[in-house]
Amino acid sequence: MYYLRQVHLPSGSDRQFPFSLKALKELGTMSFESPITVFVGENGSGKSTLLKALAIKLNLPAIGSTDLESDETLDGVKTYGEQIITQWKDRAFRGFFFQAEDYFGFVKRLQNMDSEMKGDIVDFEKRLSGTGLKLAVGSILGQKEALLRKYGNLTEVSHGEGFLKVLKGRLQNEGIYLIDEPEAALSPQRQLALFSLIKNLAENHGCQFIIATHSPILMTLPNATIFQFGEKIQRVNYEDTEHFTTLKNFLNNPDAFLRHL
Ligand SMILES: Nc1ncnc2c1ncn2[C@@H]1O[C@H](COP(=O)(O)OP(=O)(O)OP(=O)(O)O)[C@@H](O)[C@H]1O
Repeated sequence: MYYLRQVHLPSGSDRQFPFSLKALKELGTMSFESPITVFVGENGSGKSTLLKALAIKLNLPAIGSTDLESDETLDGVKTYGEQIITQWKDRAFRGFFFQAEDYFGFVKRLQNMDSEMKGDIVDFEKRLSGTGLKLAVGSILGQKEALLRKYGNLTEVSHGEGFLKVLKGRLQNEGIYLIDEPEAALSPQRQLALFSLIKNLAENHGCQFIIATHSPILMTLPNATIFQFGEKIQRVNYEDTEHFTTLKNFLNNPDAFLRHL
């Protein structure tokens, strides 16, 4: 089961961002024919731009310290996103947009929540006593424990370890998830762990994923529809992506590449 079936994308003057990007100039319709869609392509080809525009259109919350709506750097993308027309099979009511770099914003957000909760306890201790104090403090400690159970202590783990914990903590059944370059934080082993998490949620728990990635591992997610961004956006098999062929040729014969550098 997957939800977003098609998007009709706006067109406009190529002097204006994001229509100035070749891939997004006149895209027309993009169909999502499987629960996993992967965007691949060269740096600057427009993958993140389209992912953010979709997140804006779908009204998905961003994991991180800034919401997409209040991010002033996204004004051009917002206008574009708002003009997208969506076609759903069933409307998903949960989901998020997550970029690898937003992880630190998310940790900061948790730290701020923790400080606020500590402040609340100090405040309760000044104002309350007896059963009232016990109940109020108990409720705050319950919230702190729930966060700790869900994410662990993210200040004591590496970027990659924490990133995977946050994803595991936030992904739920029957959601739509837009994720930008998750591999940025992850070793090949952890990319495989993420691969297995996404595969399970897509195959067995009704989730839909749209992922922008440079990771040949994530491109091989089973039955993923891969769109390669370039002069235009084309559907490709993972064996035909530039990432896969370049990495494969390089690993087969590094010396041949290094001679030309
Ligand atoms: N607000 C903006 N105004 C004008 N140009 C922008 C704006 N935001 C991004 N761009 C340009 O749009 C192009 C596409 O950026 P985008 O982040 O979508 O690329 P990408 O395919 O995700 O690249 P990467 O793989 O490096 O993340 C870049 O050249 C970037 O400089």
